[in-house]
Amino acid sequence: MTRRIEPVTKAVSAPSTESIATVQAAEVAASRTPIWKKLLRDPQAVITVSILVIVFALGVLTPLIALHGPNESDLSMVNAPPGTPGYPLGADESGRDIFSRLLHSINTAAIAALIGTGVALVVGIIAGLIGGYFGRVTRASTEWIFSLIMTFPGLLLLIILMPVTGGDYRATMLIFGVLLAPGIYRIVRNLVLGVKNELYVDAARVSGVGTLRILGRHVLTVVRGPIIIAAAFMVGSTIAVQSGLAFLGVGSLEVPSFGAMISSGFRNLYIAPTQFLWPSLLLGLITASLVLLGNSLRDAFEGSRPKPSKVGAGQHVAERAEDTVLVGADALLAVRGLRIAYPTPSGDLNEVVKGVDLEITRGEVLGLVGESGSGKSQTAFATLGVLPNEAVVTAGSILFEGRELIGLSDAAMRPLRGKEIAYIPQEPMSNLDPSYRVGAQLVEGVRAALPVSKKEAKERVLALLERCGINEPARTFDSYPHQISGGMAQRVLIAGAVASRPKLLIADEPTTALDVTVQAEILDLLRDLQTELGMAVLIVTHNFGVVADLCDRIAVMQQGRIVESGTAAEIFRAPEHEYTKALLGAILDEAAYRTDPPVAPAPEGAIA
Ligand SMILES: Nc1ncnc2c1ncn2[C@@H]1O[C@H](COP(=O)(O)OP(=O)(O)OP(=O)(O)O)[C@@H](O)[C@H]1O
Repeated sequence: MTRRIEPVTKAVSAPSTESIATVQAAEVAASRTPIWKKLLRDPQAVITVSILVIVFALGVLTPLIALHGPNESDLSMVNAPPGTPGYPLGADESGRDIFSRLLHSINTAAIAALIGTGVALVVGIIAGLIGGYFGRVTRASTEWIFSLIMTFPGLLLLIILMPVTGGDYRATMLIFGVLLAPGIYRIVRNLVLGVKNELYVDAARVSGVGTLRILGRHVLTVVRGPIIIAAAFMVGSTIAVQSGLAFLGVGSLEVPSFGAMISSGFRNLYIAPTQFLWPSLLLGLITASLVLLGNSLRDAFEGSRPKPSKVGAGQHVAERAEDTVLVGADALLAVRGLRIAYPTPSGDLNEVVKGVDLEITRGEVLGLVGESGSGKSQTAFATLGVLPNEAVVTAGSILFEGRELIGLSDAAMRPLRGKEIAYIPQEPMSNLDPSYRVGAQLVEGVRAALPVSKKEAKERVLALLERCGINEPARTFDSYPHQISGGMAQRVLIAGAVASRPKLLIADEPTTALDVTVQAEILDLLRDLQTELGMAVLIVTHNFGVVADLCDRIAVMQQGRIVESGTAAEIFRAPEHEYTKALLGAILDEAAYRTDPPVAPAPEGAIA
């Protein structure tokens, strides 16, 4: 196996997680395109925004442009045709200037939209945040109130309430806003429920951040996109409803609006058809622009996300590296050009594994070393076919005994997983079901992998537990997970993993959760089992100490890439990549210890 060193892309003076996190954050930030830039690139968004800006600007400029008042009537101009001097679009049945009334109708529509959508947003967002974030009683109460509101027959209610509103369209739109609020409430509540148990929200909570700040900063940012999209559609429907009510005659006849104009034009359809045309065209233009803008906003916020896929989920892979790269004849596992990405809230893909190449021959122990977040576990999970649903394998190939794992269905992957490829997790305790005895879980695993009877499986498990250093196998077999220590739990899982004599064992940080003495015993056990069974092992770790006397070869991973690989001796003796040197430099020097005398505790009340 030849040694490979990637060019040094970044000088690392010390393996600080902070510096790496900063670089990753910068990468994520770079991959996020601001929403306004995405909208600028979308012709549909540009055209619809331009139309809406022009139309509503005309509304604002009405006092300067309009030649007549909206209700100013001149009986000599009744049904005047378009082009009549002073009446560019003609006059209606009462001799009122249609152009001027159209301009004023734009303002009526804008005010109706502001009130209706504003009320819906304020009520819906506040109630959604409260209902989603706080306890069950609060949620049940808000749920009940909004379900009740949804049972009201909207339009009918607005007509019935006309005596209450006095026909003022602003009061009507206020009520309509409340009727629209459940839609916003449900969006916000569902998003808040999804986000409130995220670890970063917990972290903010335990670090003493107030509820209002958490809601404003962590939660509201998540719901922002869907709310903006919903608001665009809501503005359109508010304008349409206000016009509809005016068409039906609900509201003051004094107020110029598209609905009232369409109604008047409708009555005059056979005498002067253009009277009907102008308000219908403008109303259609505004509502269609709002709907199309809503669609563009949805695309910009949610992006056209590629379908999440993973090994064992039949995903499409853009490049097939095995077509171009030859795999060693004795390679048990060959990972080629593997790329894994996750969708970001802005809809882009954030690549976390960026073209990884790995090869493990039969019986070989490979250490995959790198700092937290470098993509080690993602590479291991892809091999096991257990990437999270949202993960996207954008390119690459994973060949196991020459068989492509990428694209395999879950059913096709199952016989390999646990039998040919076994796994030892980082946290043994969380991988054992607390409701079942240890023995029952191991027997189930053995019988899933091998065609043996329950009795044979139990005998095999007991022998394996003993082989894995458990003193009283029968007692451990009958124990529940909480009755055994972390070290024993890891031995139990190792016993389960090797029960089927796998060809490849993937151990993801197998000793991280254990104390130092137990760590050493577990590593000894892994080494012995590897020699005995002749299986290949992929050890994923951030600790060079772990791989020191266990691995034949080492691959060093940084920010999603393998930056250096070679035999263990080569890497330890002469690391060439800056990052490898930095990681090696971080191993605790056992010869170094503090020699300065302990400092006496400061007297009480003294300020340090
Ligand atoms: N479900 C997920 N959604 C988005 N990003 C994820 C997800 N899971 C992992 N990542 C990202 O993938 C990157 C690589 O994660 P991975 O778990 O492979 O790191 P690692 O090197 O194994 O580190 P650790 O030892 O801390 O797990 C990280 O930046 C992580 O934030």
